[in-house]
Amino acid sequence: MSAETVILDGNRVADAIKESLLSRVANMAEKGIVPCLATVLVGDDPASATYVRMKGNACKRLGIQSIRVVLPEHTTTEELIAAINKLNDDESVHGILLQHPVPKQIDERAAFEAISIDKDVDGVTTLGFAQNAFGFAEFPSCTPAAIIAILDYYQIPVEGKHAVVIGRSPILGKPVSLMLLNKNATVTTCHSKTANLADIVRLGDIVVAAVGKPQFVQGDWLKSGAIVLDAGYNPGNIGDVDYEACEKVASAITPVPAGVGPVTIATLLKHTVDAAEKVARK
Ligand SMILES: Nc1nc2c(c(=O)[nH]1)N[C@@H](CN(C=O)c1ccc(C(=O)N[C@@H](CCC(=O)O)C(=O)O)cc1)CN2
Repeated sequence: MSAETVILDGNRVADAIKESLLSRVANMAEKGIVPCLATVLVGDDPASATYVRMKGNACKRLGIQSIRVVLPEHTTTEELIAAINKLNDDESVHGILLQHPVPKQIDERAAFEAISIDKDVDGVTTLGFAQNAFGFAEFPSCTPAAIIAILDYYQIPVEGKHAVVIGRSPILGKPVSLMLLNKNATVTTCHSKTANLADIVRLGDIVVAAVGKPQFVQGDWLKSGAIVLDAGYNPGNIGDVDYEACEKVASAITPVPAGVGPVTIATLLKHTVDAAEKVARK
């Protein structure tokens, strides 16, 4: 590790976010309101089951209620939408999270669209995405918002910087590209058809890896001193970045685990509390 490389500690950022929620949850409890997150898990993917369990446990530690809806692998789109509609109609539920990915037979987009905008704490609906694009989303997607929270926490300047985002998924690469653009970065979004990927990544002052391929980003793809944010969550807790090689070149880098992941969960809790407070104000 070069002496100057800052390890961007996601647990520290997550703890700060969760700490800020304690008094807000307590204030609502005095009024008899308990923020409530409903997670919906479809199928048998063990990693997804782990992430949903982690979200439920994080809620519990903060005094947020969580409802876990688990549907079988063979669930149809219609059955999933019916389950989501039930949660939309349940006044005790403030936020709904449909765990991605869902089994192949399901139209994931249609299921995401079924989530009521007031409860879309994961920023997955078209309206939520569009609000994020214009820079006024109440609930931007949690992993992109976590990446921005890490940059903010460590006071890393974004304005005027060249941010290279590798990946264009609807809940990660695209929204984080827009969020960086809204912070006045010059943004290049790369994807599977991008030519000369390494040359483009080398232009990045900030590099966001959101590609879903373990240890994909190589150290010699980076400009010296680049800020590297690894949003990968591959099996075995392996990120999208070759960490050992990249930390030698980067000026700051998120590890996996303990980087973007814990901040994603803290952000989800924050959005759930925001949604509950909004209902309480009505
Ligand atoms: N609807 C959504 N689905 C998915 C999202 C999402 O934001 N919304 N993101 C990913 C996975 N994910 C949350 O669901 C997620 C992955 C990893 C972590 C995390 O904290 N990982 C830990 C290590 C895990 C462990 O100890 O086993 C870490 O990085 O320190 C949080 C959230 C896919 N689906």
